[in-house]
Amino acid sequence: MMLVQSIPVSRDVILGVLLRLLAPTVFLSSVVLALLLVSTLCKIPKQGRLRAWAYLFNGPEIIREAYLKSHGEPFEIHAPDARMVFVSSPKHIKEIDGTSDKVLSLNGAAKHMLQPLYTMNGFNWFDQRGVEGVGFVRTLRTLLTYNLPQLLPDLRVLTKARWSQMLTNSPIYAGKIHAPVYPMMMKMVVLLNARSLFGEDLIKDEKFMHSALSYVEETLFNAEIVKLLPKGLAPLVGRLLSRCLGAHKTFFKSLIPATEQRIQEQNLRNLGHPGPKRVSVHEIILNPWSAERVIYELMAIWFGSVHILSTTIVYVIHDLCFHPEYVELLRQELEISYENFERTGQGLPLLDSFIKESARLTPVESSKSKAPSVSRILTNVPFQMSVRRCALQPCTLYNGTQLGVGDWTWVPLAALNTSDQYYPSPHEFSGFRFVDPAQLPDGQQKPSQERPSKLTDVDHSFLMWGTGRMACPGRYYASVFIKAVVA
Ligand code: HEM
Repeated sequence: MMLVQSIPVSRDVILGVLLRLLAPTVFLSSVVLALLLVSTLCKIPKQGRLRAWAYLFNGPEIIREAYLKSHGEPFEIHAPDARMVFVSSPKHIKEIDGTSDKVLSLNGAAKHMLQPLYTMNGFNWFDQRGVEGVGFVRTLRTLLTYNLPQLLPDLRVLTKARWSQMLTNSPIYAGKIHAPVYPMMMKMVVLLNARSLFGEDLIKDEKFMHSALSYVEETLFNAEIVKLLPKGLAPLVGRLLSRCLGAHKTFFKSLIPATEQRIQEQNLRNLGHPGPKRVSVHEIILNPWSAERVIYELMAIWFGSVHILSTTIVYVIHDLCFHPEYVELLRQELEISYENFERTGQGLPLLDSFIKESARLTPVESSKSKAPSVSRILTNVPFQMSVRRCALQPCTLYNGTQLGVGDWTWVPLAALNTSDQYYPSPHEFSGFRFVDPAQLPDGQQKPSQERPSKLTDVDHSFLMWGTGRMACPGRYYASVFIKAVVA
């Protein structure tokens, strides 16, 4: 039985703490607002400036309204720092997917969001995809998916141990454990994702694990500031921030010995000498790069996966709390089928559908993320959308909409996910909406969707994973990962 200790705290102490927390937040918000103002003056035409600032405070609603008025045609919205063209019809989404990466680039968009030159130990990746190969796509989509059954037992053991440790350390009020779900889930995802990406030896290294989490937080912070700066100022501030926020350097350096060791082991194996058998992305991504290149790739995958996985899982847990009527049915499915899921990496159709419904109604790309990022909170820029591409060259969509260099294309994810064109009763949470009727438990209503579908399916009505050629190659891993943690 845990006891709750009450510590007497004076008003001055509380005020002091509040001030210490408020001061940097107010300072940071002012800096970001000032940068946004400069950015608006430089980039947005005079007549659109007021509306661009309205977007700061009411972005999701502005996108939804414009989507409803658009009748499937592309529409544009100005944010304070960018012009965005939204496409929503299958025909236009296909057009974006089919446009050359030299013109509309996902890499260019990711580079803008991450600012790797200042956040990834000086890595200056190419705007255009595939210049140095797309080996990581095969690594994640095929090899990692194939190896999932070997990872899953470890993920189960680690989840159970870390979860009970975190609950034991949480306070109890009125007989109930009070546990802050987001920070707990972040810690959990960092541990499990590090196990999958870097292997079982590195997760025991505390310094490494600490830098792995700090790297994600500091990158968000640094990149958000740098990307708002005028071109002339960005390198100066970027380098300064890069020096002050040094987790990326520690993270990079800690990965060097382990990567070199793995490359050596692989060379020996190629010569016919048996070596230790490990399973992680770190092993399977080695070919054909140098140690340095492998680490950059791992850093990008790590950054791209930690936050999105933890946020998605937190929303699933919220939905389990909001809709407790599903808990017993999901528990029954887990009791009967978890072993098979762990052996094959497949199955659990009820949980699959529940997660998909949760992601449909609270898509991460459209949610008010709790990540420490001031301009995210201020601008909503990465919210409400998917399939982001940055125009590297001017281009004209086939309906005549023009894009200039630096403009963005997006898909209005949240608006599509709640469109009655694709979803009957679109705003209603229906946990088993996507289940094949043959797999529904007795007494359950027939699902409202006409066709059953899986969480990992990519479709123009469900763009959680993006679209076409560049649809998320980590989605099979992500889906299994989320199921393992929620289970
Ligand atoms: C809930 C979790 C996740 C979501 C919602 C998600 C979503 C996305 C989206 C929307 C894209 C862009 C596709 C496009 O624009 O057409 C993408 C790309 C990508 N994702 Fe994920 N992702 C998730 C988890 C992961 C994980 C766990 C990994 C790796 C382990 C990963 C690796 C990647 C990579 C490497 C790309 C770039 C693909 C390319 O350049 O071809 N993602 N993801």
